[in-house]
Amino acid sequence: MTSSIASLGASPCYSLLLKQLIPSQSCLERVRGSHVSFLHSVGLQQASRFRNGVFERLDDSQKSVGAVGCVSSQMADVARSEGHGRRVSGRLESVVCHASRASSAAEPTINVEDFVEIGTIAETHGIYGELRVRSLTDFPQERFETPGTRWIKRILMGRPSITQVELVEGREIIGKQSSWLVTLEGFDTPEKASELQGATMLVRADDRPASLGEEEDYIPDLVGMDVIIEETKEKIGTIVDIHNSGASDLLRVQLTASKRGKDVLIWIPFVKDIVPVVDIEAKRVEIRPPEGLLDLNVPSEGLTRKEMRKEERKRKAIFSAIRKRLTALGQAHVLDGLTTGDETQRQALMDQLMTIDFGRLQQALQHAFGLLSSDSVAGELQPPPTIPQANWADFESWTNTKKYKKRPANSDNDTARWWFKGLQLVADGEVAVVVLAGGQATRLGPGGPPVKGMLELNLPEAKSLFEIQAERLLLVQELASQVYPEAAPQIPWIVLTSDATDAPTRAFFDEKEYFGLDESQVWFVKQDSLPCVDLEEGHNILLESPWKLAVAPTGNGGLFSALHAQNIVDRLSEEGVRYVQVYSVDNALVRVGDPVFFGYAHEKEADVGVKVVKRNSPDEAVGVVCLHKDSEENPTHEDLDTSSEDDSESDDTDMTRESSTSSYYGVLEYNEMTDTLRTAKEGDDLVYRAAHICVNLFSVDYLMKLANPKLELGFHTALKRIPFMKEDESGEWATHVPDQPNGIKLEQFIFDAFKHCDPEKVALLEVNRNEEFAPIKNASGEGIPDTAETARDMLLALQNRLSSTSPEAGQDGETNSSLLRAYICGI
Ligand SMILES: CC(=O)N[C@H]1[C@@H](OP(=O)(O)O)O[C@H](CO)[C@@H](O)[C@@H]1O
Repeated sequence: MTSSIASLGASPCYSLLLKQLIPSQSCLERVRGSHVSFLHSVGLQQASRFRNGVFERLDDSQKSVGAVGCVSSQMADVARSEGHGRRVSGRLESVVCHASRASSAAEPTINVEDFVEIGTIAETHGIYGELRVRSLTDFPQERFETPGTRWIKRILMGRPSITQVELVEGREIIGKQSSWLVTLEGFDTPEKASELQGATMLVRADDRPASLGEEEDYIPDLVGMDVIIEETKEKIGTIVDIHNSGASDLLRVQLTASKRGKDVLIWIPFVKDIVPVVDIEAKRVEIRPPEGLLDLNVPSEGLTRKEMRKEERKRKAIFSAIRKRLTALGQAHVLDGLTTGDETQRQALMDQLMTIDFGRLQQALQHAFGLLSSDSVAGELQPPPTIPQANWADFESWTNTKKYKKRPANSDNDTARWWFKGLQLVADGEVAVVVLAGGQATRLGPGGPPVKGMLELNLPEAKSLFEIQAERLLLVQELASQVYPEAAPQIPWIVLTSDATDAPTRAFFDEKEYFGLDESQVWFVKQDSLPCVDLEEGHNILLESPWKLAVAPTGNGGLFSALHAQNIVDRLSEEGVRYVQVYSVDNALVRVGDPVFFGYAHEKEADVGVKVVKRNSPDEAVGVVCLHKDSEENPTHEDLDTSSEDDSESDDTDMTRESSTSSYYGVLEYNEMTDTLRTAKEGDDLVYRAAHICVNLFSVDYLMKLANPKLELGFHTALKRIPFMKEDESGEWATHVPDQPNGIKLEQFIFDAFKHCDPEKVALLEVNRNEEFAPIKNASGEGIPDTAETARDMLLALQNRLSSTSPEAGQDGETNSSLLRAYICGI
């Protein structure tokens, strides 16, 4: 049968419906001509259905229903003539339910529920006030030709009104769609009759034809009935409505929630073959559904068919825009994979293409190459003025909390004062922490974990970086609640992930049960990725495979757009957070949630905090913090301050700015520093010696300001070795594993955000590198710096140094010294 249907030219989605609805080949033969024309006429644009007396345009999901209705209606006629059909007498005489009561001052109160609709009045006909009526009843002769009382429902002055009329006579007009011409008493001119155009004709519900046949059921009886599978006697749903499209009926059935997990409505043709039993007494129908019928209109993976089609259309539109864009950008080669491979592979490529912002890629490339060509580091640069130092040496005395807690602001020990102020901020829930963990850890080489934070350090008790950091967070929370016993702070820990690290990171946290933290305090935020490009002119996007673009996270500066895009800054602000510490996951000694840092920044009323250590050699792979004097066009903190000014004043402001320079803090990244700057010395010391250790702080107010699109960070180029695949001349795809940098990752750098802050509001803090900076950048090896081994050694060395001082036992009202020591050691 399927092939006969296909030969009728119906689309596959209609074929299934037809197959289910047409009970026999002979029926099929008889409906062939008409259903094809219907299906064509439904097309994709102009489907309509007749319901409640009006033609409604069908949306996509309803078209299949329209087809069911139509085909079903023709099939039902045929089936009936063959003895297969069911009839629902009065099924269209649906109870008036648009208004619960209708009354007017002149009329007695009438209960609309006492009526059923029998037709709609379309227009006047001829000069004697005849009215054309479209039937909504199975008894048109009786209703429109037999003289007697009828009722008219209209909306008068915005309210439903029901009036009694007398039918004088009526006759059927045979046409494409039958209708009746009726004459009503008192409406004998076209003008008078036209008052009734659009009205509904009613009869009293109790005026039910006595002639209901054995096979005929009444709509109010059907609605609410249980729908049972004949074979299994399983209840699958309830009839909620009956739909008619002329001469046949469809039961609208709501499937039981437990069966489908959701409110799902399906259509069941009301024909004897499919609904063999109608038991009015027991309020149930039994059905024999053809295979697949119950799955029609059932959402798949949470989407209804309509939603799925809508999604599909949207995808197509987006995809065609992507294709145009890629062609315009000279990157159409990334679409080559669509002509090869299997459906899943091609789909994967389409899915990926839809997630990439190619406009942003273009901007990033322009910015990055603009930056390279402008001698960005040649402007006026200065090392920062004297930087305060954190001194934890006398931390043992901090355990005497009474001394500091009362008047911490008066303490002349700076670090202790900052510590206590910071603890107070922690206790008051005013701080949060971000770990930058979106990097791909490529420098660690193969064989490492997929995510740097999962890297285990070979300590007496093996611990991953994430675990060490989580423990510090727990410790600082505990220390805060010891000093402020009424507080039980939970510092939000925001884990910045990327496409490359998100899934393994989440799985790791799950597996480790969040290291004892409360799950709700860990917020995963995924940053964007951008495609990697080659070094040739034109910068072609590199392909990891024909169906996958090589992409890389947008660098640690991607934090800001990710935080804003995911409303994290608003959330922090709503929760009362004022300061956020941001650090790179690869530092084994990082003091997570460091109260000293928070207290210091708070005291300085800073918007940006930057921890630095002394750079130990010209070759150390660290960025250096500098003060820039800049007159370039990029907006700085001064633009920020003026951006809110009135337009009328902006011209003057711009003129003033033209001749002025502004200073701001920035970091000269190690791979962008000239040799002269890198090696410049002042006596024995390096001139640029404030090494950026990627432990920074931002006020939430400042993060809010960074949401200004004018302040979006620019992009830098990171040259990398990126394995790729390429189609050779013979059309074969070959893998290339370069031994030299062959590609560019486009990255934003977190410290570029310092630029928009008034230098007065930037708080630099020098810390001891042996205590706070043990970066893990490289795979371990003889004489290789910054490895898991060197970091482990630093942790153990710190622990040894501290264990030479004996811990004090905690006393009432004092901080437990072992906790403080553990926090400082990190293990
Ligand atoms: C963009 C950025 O933040 N780069 C940081 C960051 O560089 P890496 O490329 O991740 O090693 O960590 C360094 C310290 O470990 C820091 O000195 C440098 O400035």
